[in-house]
Amino acid sequence: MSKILAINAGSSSLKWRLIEMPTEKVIAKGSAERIGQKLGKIKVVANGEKTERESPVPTHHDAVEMLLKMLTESKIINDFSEITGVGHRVVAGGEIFHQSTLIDERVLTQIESLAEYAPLHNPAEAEGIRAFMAALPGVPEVAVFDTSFHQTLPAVNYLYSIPYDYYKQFGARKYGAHGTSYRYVSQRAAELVDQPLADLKMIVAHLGNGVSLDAIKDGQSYNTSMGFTPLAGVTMGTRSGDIDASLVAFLEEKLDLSVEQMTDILNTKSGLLGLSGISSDMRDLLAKETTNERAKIAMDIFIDRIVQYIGAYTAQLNGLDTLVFTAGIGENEAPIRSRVCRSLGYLDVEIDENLNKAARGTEQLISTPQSKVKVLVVPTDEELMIARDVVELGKIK
Ligand SMILES: Nc1ncnc2c1ncn2[C@@H]1O[C@H](COP(=O)(O)OP(=O)(O)O)[C@@H](O)[C@H]1O
Ligand SMILES: CC(=O)OP(=O)(O)O
Ligand SMILES: [Mg+2]
Repeated sequence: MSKILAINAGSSSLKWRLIEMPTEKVIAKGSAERIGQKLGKIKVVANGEKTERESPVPTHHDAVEMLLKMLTESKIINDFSEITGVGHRVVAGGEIFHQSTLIDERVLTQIESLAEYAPLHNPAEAEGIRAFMAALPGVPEVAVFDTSFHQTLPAVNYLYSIPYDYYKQFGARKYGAHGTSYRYVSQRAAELVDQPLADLKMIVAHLGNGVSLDAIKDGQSYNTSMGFTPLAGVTMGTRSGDIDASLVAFLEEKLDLSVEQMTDILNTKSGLLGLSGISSDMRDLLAKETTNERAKIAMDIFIDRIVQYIGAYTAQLNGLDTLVFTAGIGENEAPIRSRVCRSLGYLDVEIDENLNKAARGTEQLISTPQSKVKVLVVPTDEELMIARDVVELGKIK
């Protein structure tokens, strides 16, 4: 038996799980949520006990420090030597990494060099890796890339309509993200509807702080809404999603901003936060939707962009069999799922509101028997996929 620690650094959270392998039994798990927001939350489930406390978590660095301290202090482990392998989610692998890889100093430097490919993620993830390498010297550490699952995108979907040389020279193309989540969720959804994944035309909506959609054809990623970086696609917690590229230069000039400043605004001050002026967190907006006009418009736009992508991907797939909701919002917020599905009547999508309300962080078919499309909630499990890759690459028994 071995103990694998899986670390999943998202843009607003750091989730972790200590998993016994090969049994895949969860020994302990936890998260730091709302990183960078005024009120953070720390959750831990260990030794049969669940604890939750509010505490600001200013940065991912702080979250990693807290985790390292807590693992031994709360007796989840007696000593770091008990951990046999550590896996880290890394969002961008660019043109360098096409699959999960064992980490050494060279790999870590390459992950750091991909900062521009995922500015909210790769730098924080690299920092986390460095902290764990220092705390657990000699333990195999594995990087699991979000972009790996999207290696199957056809050129028609990964190329931008810009001079072809820029792709050849600089790797300027779509890479997508959330691939580890899509890998798990698509397989699990196929099991739940009891059909081979390869036979299903499937769209997965990963609705977290980062939001993206994936069109899955022949069991593989066919198109995905994030782009060169996770800034593209639909409206997110703090990211704009798709906008006219000319607006970037226009606003830079009007506001006398550098390219870096403008990129930062699009990544960290836009999306639900920028539109509402209230919060990037869907829980806060749902609480204010009926009383605050800007919370309402932010949510209307959020829903609308998702509906647009589902329409576009249904066209590309030439039909739709299965629609799956996952991640923080997709797993927990019935009103959002309901609003998305109500806009899909033209596809004969019909959900059972009672089933929809019952699905809160649980696996659930939420469509009616009459619905032409099966609609499911499948909680994502990036950590399990990470742990499996650590065992395989670390040659851990
Ligand atoms: N019960 C819940 N737990 C966590 N997040 C939730 C919950 N309900 C709604 N959400 C929303 O999910 C989003 C965070 O999603 P998550 O997938 O954890 O983010 P990240 O992109 O950091 O991985 C936030 O907008 C939050 O409001
Ligand atoms: C790529 C991305 O946005 O990930 P997350 O949703 O975990 O922040
Ligand atoms: Mg996430």
